[in-house]
Amino acid sequence: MEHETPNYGDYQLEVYLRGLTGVREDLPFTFAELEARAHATLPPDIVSYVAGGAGNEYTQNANVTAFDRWGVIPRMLVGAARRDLSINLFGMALPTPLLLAPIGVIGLCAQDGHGDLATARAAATSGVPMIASTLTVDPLEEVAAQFGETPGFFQLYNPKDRAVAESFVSRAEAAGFKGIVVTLDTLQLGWRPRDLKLGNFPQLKGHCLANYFSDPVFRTKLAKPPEEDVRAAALVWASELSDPTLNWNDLAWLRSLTKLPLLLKGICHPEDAKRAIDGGIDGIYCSNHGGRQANGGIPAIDLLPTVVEAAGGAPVVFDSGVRGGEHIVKALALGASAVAIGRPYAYGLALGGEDGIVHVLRSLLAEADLLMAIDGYPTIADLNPDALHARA
Ligand SMILES: Cc1cc2nc3c(=O)[nH]c(=O)nc-3n(C[C@H](O)[C@H](O)[C@H](O)COP(=O)(O)O)c2cc1C
Ligand SMILES: CCCCCCC(=O)C(=O)O
Repeated sequence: MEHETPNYGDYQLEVYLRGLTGVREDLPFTFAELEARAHATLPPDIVSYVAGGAGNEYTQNANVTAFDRWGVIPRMLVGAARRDLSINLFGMALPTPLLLAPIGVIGLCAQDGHGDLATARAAATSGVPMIASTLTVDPLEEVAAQFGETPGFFQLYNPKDRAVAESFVSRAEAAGFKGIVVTLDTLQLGWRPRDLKLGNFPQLKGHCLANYFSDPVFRTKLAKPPEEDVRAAALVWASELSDPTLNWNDLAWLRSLTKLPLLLKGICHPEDAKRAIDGGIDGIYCSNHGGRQANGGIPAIDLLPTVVEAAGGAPVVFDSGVRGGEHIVKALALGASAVAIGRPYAYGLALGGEDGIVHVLRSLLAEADLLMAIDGYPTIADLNPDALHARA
């Protein structure tokens, strides 16, 4: 069988031979080191914003440790010398099962403040699609212009004014985004003690909301343009960003926003997944927002299998707690069609800009690929719940 994708595990040899291959020596190989070094590099308010979760961060931490309940069962002599990590998502051939989760104002993790553009360039280099947040620092058109051949997705926070939502989606379509993700778990901001302690939420300063402020329909709501009164514009943004009354009766309207593949993010209950698919939504994004929104919840990975079953074959993207290659393999085995990476790439950006993100992605893919090689699961189709052993 011809395999078109490379063995991502080959990054291991490139790293060992870094004197010859030019791989950067200053970038870490574990999430623990990545996080510690990024926290030492970033300003305290950005650390608090990126690292923080809701409440005492029980759910945020459990998202990660819940993966330990599962072990990949090794199979021998199955012929796993070559692996194929490619997937097809909504008719798009992608070289890997990874996506870059939407991270609002991730631009601020880059030294020049334009980390959205660096992320989009990393997406182009690695073939891993970026899901650009509504809250990119740079206008979505400038972000999309960096994607090259890699498709991009646009994530919508549904504003109170439907005309603003329609404006964002039509701008995203015109800019060439290939799918729309509507986030449902953030109709209101969660209780985030780290940010509360610092009295800090970066968006409220307004200087990082250029995408929002570039929207022609949003601008009609402002007494003065943001260039003249950024603080007042940020307060209008805060009161308009999200419509907390959004409900299932609005599903038909959400569907009418676009003919592009449409996903709902934040779905963790099988009945919600079924209702969405029955209502014409194309895909489910199973996530608890990395534990940033509701504390005390169940780890997202524990809810993935029933969501996949209820989705009835529609694609299910998963995120929350993915920190290593083993987590990617386990999420795929539990039925995810694609796995999105959140905080790890924000930290890669902080440490190494575009190179840092590419390094994080290549490391995660190498670890996943080598696990599939060593444990005898050469393709994603080979990964299913039978590949996993659940500890009691
Ligand atoms: C700093 C930060 C900002 C985020 N901003 C958004 C956003 O704008 N839109 C969105 O849908 N999700 C947002 N998320 C949630 C991520 O898309 C994703 O669900 C989460 O990061 C996954 O958890 P993990 O980072 O612990 O793996 C954000 C997450 C972080 C860490
Ligand atoms: C009212 C919603 C603000 C969300 C800001 C970005 C985000 O999603 C986050 O987790 O932070």
